[in-house]
Amino acid sequence: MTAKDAGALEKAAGLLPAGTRVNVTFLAGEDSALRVHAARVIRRLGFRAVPHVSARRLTSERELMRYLSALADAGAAEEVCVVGGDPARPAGPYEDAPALIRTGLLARSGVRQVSVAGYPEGHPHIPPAELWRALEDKHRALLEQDLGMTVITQFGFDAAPVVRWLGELRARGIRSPVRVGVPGPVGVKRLLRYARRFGVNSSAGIVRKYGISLTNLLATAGPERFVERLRGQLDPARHGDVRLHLYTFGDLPASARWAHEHRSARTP
Ligand SMILES: NC(=O)C1=CN([C@@H]2O[C@H](COP(=O)(O)OP(=O)(O)OC[C@H]3O[C@@H](n4cnc5c(N)ncnc54)[C@H](O)[C@@H]3O)[C@@H](O)[C@H]2O)C=CC1
Ligand SMILES: Nc1nc(=O)c2c([nH]1)NC[C@@H]1CN(c3ccc(C(=O)N[C@@H](CCC(=O)O)C(=O)O)cc3)CN21
Repeated sequence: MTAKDAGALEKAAGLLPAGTRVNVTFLAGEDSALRVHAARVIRRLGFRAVPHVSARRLTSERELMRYLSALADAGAAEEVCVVGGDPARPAGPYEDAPALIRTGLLARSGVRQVSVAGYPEGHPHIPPAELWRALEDKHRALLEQDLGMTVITQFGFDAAPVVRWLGELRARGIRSPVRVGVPGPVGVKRLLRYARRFGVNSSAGIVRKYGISLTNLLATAGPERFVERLRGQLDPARHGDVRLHLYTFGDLPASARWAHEHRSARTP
């Protein structure tokens, strides 16, 4: 969710089990006070807040420390998600997520668990070898600081690359839990707009398989087919702890309803 979605979360809270992790974005044009407020609401409702920190969007160490201490005051600093950030140039001292993690400032502010991004289909501007190196750096640095790591993946429309990527992740010795990012049900037009913006493969054949009809852009598309295929190809012994992360993309109630309706009896 974004910080603006706190009210929507309050209304949808009954659909989600206690302890559900709820991530709060760190995008351009947002207000940190509002992000902290959202984290507070998440905690009050009995969920676990996972506020994001975008390395390149931070203008100073002071900004980071203020944000982390405000989160700690809200009881929401235990778990954060650190991403690089889309700006072409860092706005301040942190070049990328590994650099921010290496400062050690997270652990000192009470953080215990850090989510980082994973890219089963690669990234439009970052070569795969660089993505793997960064992921291994982050894994090593977090381990050294005795912090837990979770990987949240970029969303996509094809389950096959996710399964292959999970195989490679485990082959590289990374056993951290993975939350496979999927969009909650949203309008097809909006979904394709986000895919284009983030460089997510949305070729006609692949989106059709996902359940999108390009002749009906007014329709809504959810991740059920993707999730079914993923489930069918996962081997817990080989792929480890794998769950879902829903990107709400402006319609939190739809994601909450989807989670409520599709939650399997097996996963708490
Ligand atoms: N999956 C997701 O939820 C999200 C993905 N992203 C974007 O994906 C990109 C990579 O993020 P992380 O995996 O956290 O990277 P990272 O910070 O761990 O860095 C991975 C590698 O890519 C380089 N890098 C990072 N940001 C870059 C950028 N904007 N342009 C060019 N090179 C960059 C780094 O120097 C490093 O070598 C960022 O632009 C990030 O904002 C952002 C937010 C969410
Ligand atoms: N490269 C990259 N950069 C990102 O910023 C990014 C990704 N990838 N992958 C997915 C995540 C999730 N992101 C988002 C983006 C927007 C909303 C959102 O709710 N946005 C709007 C409303 C929706 C609309 O009208 O388009 C908002 O209220 O700000 C949520 C998650 C951004 N993310």
